[in-house]
Amino acid sequence: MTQRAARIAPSILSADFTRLGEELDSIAGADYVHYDVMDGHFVPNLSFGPGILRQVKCHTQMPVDVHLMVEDPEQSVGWYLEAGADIVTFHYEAQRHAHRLATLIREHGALASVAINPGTPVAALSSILPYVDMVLVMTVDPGYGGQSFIEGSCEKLGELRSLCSSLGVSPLVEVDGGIGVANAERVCAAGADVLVAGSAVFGAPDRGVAIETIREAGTRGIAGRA
Ligand SMILES: O=C(CO)[C@@H](O)[C@H](O)COP(=O)(O)O
Ligand SMILES: [Co+2]
Repeated sequence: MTQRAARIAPSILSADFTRLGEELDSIAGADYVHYDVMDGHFVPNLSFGPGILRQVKCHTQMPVDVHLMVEDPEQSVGWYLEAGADIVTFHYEAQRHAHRLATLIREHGALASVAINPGTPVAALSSILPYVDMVLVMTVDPGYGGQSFIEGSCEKLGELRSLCSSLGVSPLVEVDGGIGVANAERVCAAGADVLVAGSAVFGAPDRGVAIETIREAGTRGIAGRA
């Protein structure tokens, strides 16, 4: 049987924006580019919008995973789909019509993904799980890069696995916040498939080595799943 490898999604929130092209080149060994959109309302910070996404898409062949940390994602999701998002993640806490939103994302040919904050129980996802391709479990409160991983997140990943198997669905599971080589193996053992890493990749002297080291640790976790 072929071993399933953990997938790595460096968050360019931690990149040097004055050299974004070179920064994207430095993560060419990753699986996705993670693009954090922050509106100053859903989270207390502002980042970038669809204009920069269009430029990122022109520069890289890597699929772009757009993480919408915005109020009322129904209003702005079209901008990111038009700009070429490959995966669109909306927050369960921010939307009003999850099924309609996930369907719209899929109709545009992108993968639909739903995120939950650390304070939101996994059970909240039960009715939307059959309509999404990925679930993002936040392992920090969203808003900033460089925060510490919230212990207890692994338990939540276990609950998500049980809920998915009881519903007969198998979305990809992504974790985001404080992820690095120190915890990649255990989050993957608990159920994560895709690891977002901002400071652990962009803060490393060699991004290629950092990506490979985190991937190897995550892949060991996937192999060791109960
Ligand atoms: O969505 C977010 C933060 O809200 C993340 O994607 C961070 O940008 C990840 O950064 P690190 O915690 O890995 O430094
Ligand atoms: Co993110």
